[in-house]
Amino acid sequence: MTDFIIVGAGPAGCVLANRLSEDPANKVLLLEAGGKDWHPLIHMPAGFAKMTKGIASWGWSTVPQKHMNDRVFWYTQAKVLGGGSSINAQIYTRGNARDYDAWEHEEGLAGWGYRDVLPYFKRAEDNQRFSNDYHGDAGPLGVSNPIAPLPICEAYFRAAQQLGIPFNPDFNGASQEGVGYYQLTQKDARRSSASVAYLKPIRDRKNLTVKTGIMVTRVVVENGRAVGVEIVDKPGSRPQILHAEREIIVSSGTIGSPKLLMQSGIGPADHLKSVGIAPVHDLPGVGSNMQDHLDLFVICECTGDHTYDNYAKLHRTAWAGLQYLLLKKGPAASSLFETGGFWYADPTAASPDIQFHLGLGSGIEAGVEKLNNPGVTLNSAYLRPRSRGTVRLASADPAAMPLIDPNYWADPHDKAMAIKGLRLAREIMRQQALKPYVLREVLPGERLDTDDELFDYACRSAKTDHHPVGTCRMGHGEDAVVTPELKVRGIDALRVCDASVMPRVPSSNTNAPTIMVGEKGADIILGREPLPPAVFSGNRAA
Ligand SMILES: Cc1cc2nc3c(=O)[nH]c(=O)nc-3n(C[C@H](O)[C@H](O)[C@H](O)COP(=O)(O)OP(=O)(O)OC[C@H]3O[C@@H](n4cnc5c(N)ncnc54)[C@H](O)[C@@H]3O)c2cc1C
Repeated sequence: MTDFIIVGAGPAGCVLANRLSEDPANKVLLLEAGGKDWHPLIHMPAGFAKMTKGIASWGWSTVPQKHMNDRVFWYTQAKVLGGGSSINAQIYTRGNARDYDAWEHEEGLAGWGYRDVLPYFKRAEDNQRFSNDYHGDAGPLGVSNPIAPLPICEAYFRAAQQLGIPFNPDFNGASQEGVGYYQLTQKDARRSSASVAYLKPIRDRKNLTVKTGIMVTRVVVENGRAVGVEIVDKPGSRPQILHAEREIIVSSGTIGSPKLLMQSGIGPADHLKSVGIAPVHDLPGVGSNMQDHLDLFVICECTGDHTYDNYAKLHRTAWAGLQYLLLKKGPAASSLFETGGFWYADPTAASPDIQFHLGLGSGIEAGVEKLNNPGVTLNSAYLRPRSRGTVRLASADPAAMPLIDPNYWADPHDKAMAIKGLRLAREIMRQQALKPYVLREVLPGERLDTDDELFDYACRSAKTDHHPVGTCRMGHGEDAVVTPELKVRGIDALRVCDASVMPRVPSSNTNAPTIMVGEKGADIILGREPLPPAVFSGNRAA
């Protein structure tokens, strides 16, 4: 009999599958709706450029965004072994220490403060450069510096410094602010997804079964206890029930987890009835509190061949492929967004509230107008949005696309800060240090300058940064979905463990924070003592 069923093999699901099956006495079943991560573009860093266009994803989009001229946003979410960690841009950031201290002190989540979670970030990490108070080098997850940066990246650093933004060699160290190279979830020039890092090395464990192509359609609850899951292995085939002796753990992501709970009758009762689902447990917070980062961008035409755009030409693609296969170097070893930084839209903010991603091409993700020369992109995202959105069901049919509403810019503060961030990105690109590389601004374009013009531009072109969190919020009170121990409130033997439990989005990308949640969640589920809180060398008694 299976002890634990984990639904969803994203970063959190993979970590849990590994950690829970470390003890051979625990029988673990990991179920993933998507396929295996066989596609070569998943493993080659530059393959990311193709990922947001549909490989290994659900093909979802948002509902019209009513505070952004009713625009419908394409909303890539992974459907593959490794989840988002198999298709993301591989940027390894954790956010600011203050983010987790706010979880602890403002959300009341004892045990989730920075000093409590740092040991779990370190336990996950196999850092190829750092081994210190902030970084581990003995974990499963490969974390490395970029292999193929270009001279324009260094010019970007100097440009930022000309504006007073310092260089920072490690955004995950003592200080987050400044510009620099990101570290990446890569090892030996290959993506270190959660599947590669956490599942591949243990594929011979007899007590772990990993099944792909299995869509879980419902958690089965009997007398207030989760006893199993209903699955469909082929569209149209008859559902089967799989039972678990100890627990069901939902790790289906910020969209997938509330969707599955609601399909199971766990969620806001009125909404469930409105789509024809009989409520099993009225839990109003399920699917609420959705937060996401929104990217606005500046695209410039370069003075010459300074980025990777020309590698879209067939003969250069072939050469890049060869270089990668033979030498593990060159453009194909670049994840294209390897440079960036953190700074302030609100100069009085306690920690950076804007994140930059420098893209070594024009419209790597979106497909922008053809330029004569290669282009370069600087994204900026406001990091602590006040707007809150929802995930709801469109119908009782598990195959139906959910209603995803990030509700971008419902709070005008987010819009004001985002436009300030866009102006800052634009300023960086205009600095002297970038003049040898940058010919002209293409987007938004010099002629657009008022806040209204930039708002219209943003409504036309902004995109998700792919960082949704919060829809199964961990916390206290009526609206919380899970307790600080990740237990679904009101149902026994059921937990949620993934990005959806984060009460507030960290001020960064969200893969490393999700892996941390998986690592800490595993100890909680197994009833182990938490790792001792971090003590920094400087604070240690002599
Ligand atoms: C295109 C893209 C780029 C990104 N770039 C970065 C980046 O560079 N750096 C970074 O830190 N973060 C990045 N992120 C965000 C990061 O990858 C996510 O925060 C992270 O993957 C969230 O992990 P998760 O475990 O919560 O869920 P997910 O990664 O969404 O995984 C959930 C898994 O559950 C499966 N599932 C869902 N429902 C069911 C069901 N009913 N039955 C069975 N299986 C189910 C899904 O198929 C999926 O594989 C990016 C995300 C995307 C999509």
